[in-house]
Amino acid sequence: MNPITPSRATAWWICALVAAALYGNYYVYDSIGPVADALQAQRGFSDTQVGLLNAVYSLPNVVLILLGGVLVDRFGAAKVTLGTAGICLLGALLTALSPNFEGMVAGRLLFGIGAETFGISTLAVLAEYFAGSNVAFTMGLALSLGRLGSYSTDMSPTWFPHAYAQGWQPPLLIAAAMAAASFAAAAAYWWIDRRVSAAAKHTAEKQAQPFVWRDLLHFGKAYWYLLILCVLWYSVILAFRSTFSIKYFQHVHGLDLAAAGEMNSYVFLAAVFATPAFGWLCDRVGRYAPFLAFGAVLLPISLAVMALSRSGLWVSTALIGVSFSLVPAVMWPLASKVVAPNRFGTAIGLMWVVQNAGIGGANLVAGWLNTRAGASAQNPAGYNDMMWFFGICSVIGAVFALVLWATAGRKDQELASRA
Ligand SMILES: C[C@H](NC(=O)[C@@H](N)CCCCN)C(=O)O
Repeated sequence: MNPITPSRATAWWICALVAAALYGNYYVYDSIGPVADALQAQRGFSDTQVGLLNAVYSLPNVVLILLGGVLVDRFGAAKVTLGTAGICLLGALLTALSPNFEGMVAGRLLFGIGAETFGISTLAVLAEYFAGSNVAFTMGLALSLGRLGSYSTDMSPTWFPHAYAQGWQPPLLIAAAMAAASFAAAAAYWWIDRRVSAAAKHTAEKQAQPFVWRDLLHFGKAYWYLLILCVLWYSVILAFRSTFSIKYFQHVHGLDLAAAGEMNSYVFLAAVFATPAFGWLCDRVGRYAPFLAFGAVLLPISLAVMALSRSGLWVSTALIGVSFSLVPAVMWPLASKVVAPNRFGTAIGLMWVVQNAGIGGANLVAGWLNTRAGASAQNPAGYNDMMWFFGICSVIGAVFALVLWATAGRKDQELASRA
């Protein structure tokens, strides 16, 4: 990844195309949840089988995503974005058209292999085109379209009732159509990027970079603090919000399923608007680490409010909403500032290897703690151990965010890196 300087209009076109590609990609990522019930009723899938359709997304990436990051540095973001968008499309088609469970698993596996590397390459595109300014704003914008994709999947039963009335397959064909749109946006970006590279005679600079194994772990301290925060923060937020929060709201706070789901979805909806706004703010003031630390500290506070107060669900949801918008809006632009441009892909790949393992591990630990304590509507106190576990992880993550701020994110350091 090398910073490049096309016209502003071209750079904004690239940003729009990358954001559109992410919308389709995140739509497909979340597309199993709304058809889970239909898959069980119509195809006889068990809970474990449905769970596996999502688990196979993460499992290979505990190893493969590092290779993906290296590929981005070696071959450039444009080729990798196009190639992985193609793999995601094949995966989405295989999932929707497979006559049997094994075929669907293969489809989700293929999608997972493509999607995480696609995520890295889209961040690399924006770091490349907006290195001088607006990097946090454009990454925030692209992520906000991604969150809108996730929100759209949750709303798809309301938006496409006829498709859902016909069974499990039409909704997955809609997801495949989203993957096709994502591929088309990636292809348009690749085509523009080729013209930009040719015009700017950057071809030689963007040719394959040799990969040196011994450089793999050679990053500064700031990068490692960021990696630890990434693992702990995403493990808590994704394991809690995507797996256990709805059940927790029902059993501990007495909400019904619809109200619990709605409460959960506000966090994603808030992120659609707040993520680019926070990114814009960071770019304007030229400060990143203090915002990151603030967002990271809000997570344990919101968990404490949620666990300790029976009536504070709105307050804790709002605090998590701010954290969920602020931390990603700052983390990825900051990563692009603390590592060399030609090692950005490898750096994010390494972060996501540990992140994928952390998210998987946090899901297992939280599930085990709930089972061990017999957590249920009749025994809401059984969720206490899980909340302690998430609370401790989020406090450690916040401590590393504060250490990052204190050691590498002071005003003079950040303003110097801006110049
Ligand atoms: C940019 C960041 N993405 C990740 O951390 C991915 N490893 C996992 C994304 C899963 C949903 N597609 C984010 O989305 O904040």
